[in-house]
Amino acid sequence: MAKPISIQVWNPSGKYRVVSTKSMPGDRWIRLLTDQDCRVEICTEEKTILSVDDILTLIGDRCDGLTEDWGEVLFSALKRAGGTSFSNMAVGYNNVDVSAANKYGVAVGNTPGVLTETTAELAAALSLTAARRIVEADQFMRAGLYDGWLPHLFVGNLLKGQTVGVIGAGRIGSAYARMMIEGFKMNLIYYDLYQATRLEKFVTGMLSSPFTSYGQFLQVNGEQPVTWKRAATMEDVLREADVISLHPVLDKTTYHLINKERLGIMKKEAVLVNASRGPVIDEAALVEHLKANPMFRVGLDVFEDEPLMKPGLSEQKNAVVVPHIASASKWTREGMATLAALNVLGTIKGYPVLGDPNSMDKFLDESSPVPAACPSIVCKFQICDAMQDGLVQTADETKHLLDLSSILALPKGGCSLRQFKNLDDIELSALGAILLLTA
Ligand SMILES: NC(=O)c1ccc[n+]([C@@H]2O[C@H](COP(=O)([O-])OP(=O)(O)OC[C@H]3O[C@@H](n4cnc5c(N)ncnc54)[C@H](O)[C@@H]3O)[C@@H](O)[C@H]2O)c1
Ligand SMILES: O=C(O)[C@H](O)CO
Repeated sequence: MAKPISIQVWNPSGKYRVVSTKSMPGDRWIRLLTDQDCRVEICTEEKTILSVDDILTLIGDRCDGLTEDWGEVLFSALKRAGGTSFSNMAVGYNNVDVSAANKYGVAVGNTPGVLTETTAELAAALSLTAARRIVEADQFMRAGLYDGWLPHLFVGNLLKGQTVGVIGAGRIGSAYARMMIEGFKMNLIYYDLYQATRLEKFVTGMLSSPFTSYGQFLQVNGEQPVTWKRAATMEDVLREADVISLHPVLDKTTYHLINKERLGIMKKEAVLVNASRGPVIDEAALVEHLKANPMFRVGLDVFEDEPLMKPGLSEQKNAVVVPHIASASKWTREGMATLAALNVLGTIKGYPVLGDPNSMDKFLDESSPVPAACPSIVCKFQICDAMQDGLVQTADETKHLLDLSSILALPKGGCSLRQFKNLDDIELSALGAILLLTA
């Protein structure tokens, strides 16, 4: 007999049953569900990570939608309970086996856009904290060791005029790059599979008014304009940058992206920041690199074996470590909860997906009615399936369009694939049946 799980219930007589495996910030997300005749059950178990058995118990024999780590066992259980909808309370969904969800006809939601600035700000904070040895200095003061100003005390790295490197210049990577350029007049080098056109325009822009870019603003004011470069290889970023921040998705191409060899390419006094996913760095190799290079510094929000750190990391003074808090601002976390709830609600109600992954404002503005839509539903088509359905023409186009694709609930009879090069070209379809690229 499975151990009972403690839960808090809202709107007990609701027609739909939505289960959240964690309490989430704010209460707007609850009201949005209960207002639409949902019974909401919130798990109030003390432990942070629930076991599969815990979640199977939570699902029970009737459930319409949910949030948590997910694979074959849980999606099949959700399906058996009549469930059709799941949402991550996160923009990253590497913890979700989307193919398993597809197999059981369960839509998978995520929460893009609402975390962008919050996460980028934490990455910028880690960059500064590591570069200027803030944690070491704080511990020195608290230990009562300060006995007067010294020329060499906690000397760190100046950022102004140096080069900031971004690997993964998507929403968060581009927001971080802008902060470091605007805030510290750093020059940019970035590496991504796709061109970051909006970011490049921000730095240099077109001459359409007195100055439409930050570079021109500086020049007009007699300062050295900042420069930018799209690196041909990741190694170019590692070689040239003084501060490097990692913002790619975690997939098979980015697993251990930063390994022993690539750490060896970086400057001996570089700062490396990771607020993406822990496994993007070979953490055991990083520990050895930190031991051998005391002037090399890291700022880490995520870890390869979360919630654990690799042996030796916590002893390294040239490492700043925080527990996956990059999205932890009140506005962002309440917004993530709202978007996750609206993904689940929208799928249950059969709403189309009208969210632009770069702008969720319409769902987050409490002063206006919530659109009858899902903010962001992700789905990885099997390319052959899409081609069989006549949705796409060639494998190459498919690869580009489907790698980072989100798809909307397709109305009966499927839809014709509209080919978009970037989010500027997206015209949101009233039918909601478009294939949406996330930049
Ligand atoms: N630490 C946190 O709390 C936190 C918060 C938010 C997001 N994240 C992580 O950050 C990731 C990025 O979020 P986002 O909203 O910016 O996503 P995004 O999709 O806008 O950007 C990801 C970028 O990575 C690039 N990319 C993919 N594979 C690559 C590769 N092999 N080499 C170089 N670039 C590659 C993509 O082209 C894209 O531009 C999320 O997937 C998530 O894992 C972490
Ligand atoms: O992917 C994300 O959104 C974060 O890791 C959650 O804070």
